[in-house]
Amino acid sequence: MHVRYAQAKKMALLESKSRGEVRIHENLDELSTDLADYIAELSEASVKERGFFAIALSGGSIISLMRNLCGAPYNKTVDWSKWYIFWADERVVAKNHVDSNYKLAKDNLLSKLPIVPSHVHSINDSLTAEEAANDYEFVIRQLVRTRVVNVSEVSDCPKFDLVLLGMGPDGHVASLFPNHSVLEEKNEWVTFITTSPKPPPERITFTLPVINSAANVAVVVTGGGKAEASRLAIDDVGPECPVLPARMIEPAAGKLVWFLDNQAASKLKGFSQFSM
Ligand SMILES: O=C(O)[C@H](O)[C@@H](O)[C@H](O)[C@H](O)COP(=O)(O)O
Repeated sequence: MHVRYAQAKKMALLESKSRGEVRIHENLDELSTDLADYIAELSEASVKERGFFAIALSGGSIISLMRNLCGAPYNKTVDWSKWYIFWADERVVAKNHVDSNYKLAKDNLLSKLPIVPSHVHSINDSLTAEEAANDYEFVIRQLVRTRVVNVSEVSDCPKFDLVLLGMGPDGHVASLFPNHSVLEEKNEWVTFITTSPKPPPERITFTLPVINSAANVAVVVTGGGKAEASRLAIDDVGPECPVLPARMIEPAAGKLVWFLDNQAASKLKGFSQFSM
């Protein structure tokens, strides 16, 4: 892996041909600053190119790490009216339930941004997991038809401008868990599971083909508890590497960027080459 430093942003960059760009930050504040910059830049480019910015969120700490978007300069410089919000995965619970990814994003992020309410595409919480997955796919299909969501040139899939993912210590991303049959789903855009190893058990999730058709995928990973999973997901670990969902993220025609803090990056091969 090639290592270089971006002093202005107080981070180190590792670049790997197959695993994308790895941005390592001194602390969570630096990571949040860089993440907001990155999202705002993608939003600007996407609105300029297509007139829309279709972004898929996840649950977990990623929402609070996006907090800088709520303040200056982004509150003035980002064209929020062109944002369309989706979820890469969602727990099948009521929207006002404490476990809802929608509620997490709404309370901590979306309610503080001037996003058009009809542009926020949360799942229908009155349906079963299977119905909710089908319904969500239908909604996305309508928006692909009108090109609010772009279409992939390399697959029969939507091409989200940005899919934002967290990663669990087991290497799961969205609701794609290790050793789960959900990883085999190749036909659906959105699928469901009722046996999530992490509660709650019922979830809907983008499938791997959809995530890998995105124009940009960012995986945000923090904390020492994820150092080993980060190593397995990013480093060249050879044939003995266990099947890790995060390692299966390989955008076919898009760009993959990892946002790590020092602790999550501590076991990466390139990490020892610099100290921040
Ligand atoms: O649905 C879920 O259970 C969570 O959304 C989960 O997938 C989360 O994104 C990762 O576990 C990373 O979470 P943290 O960044 O909070 O560790």
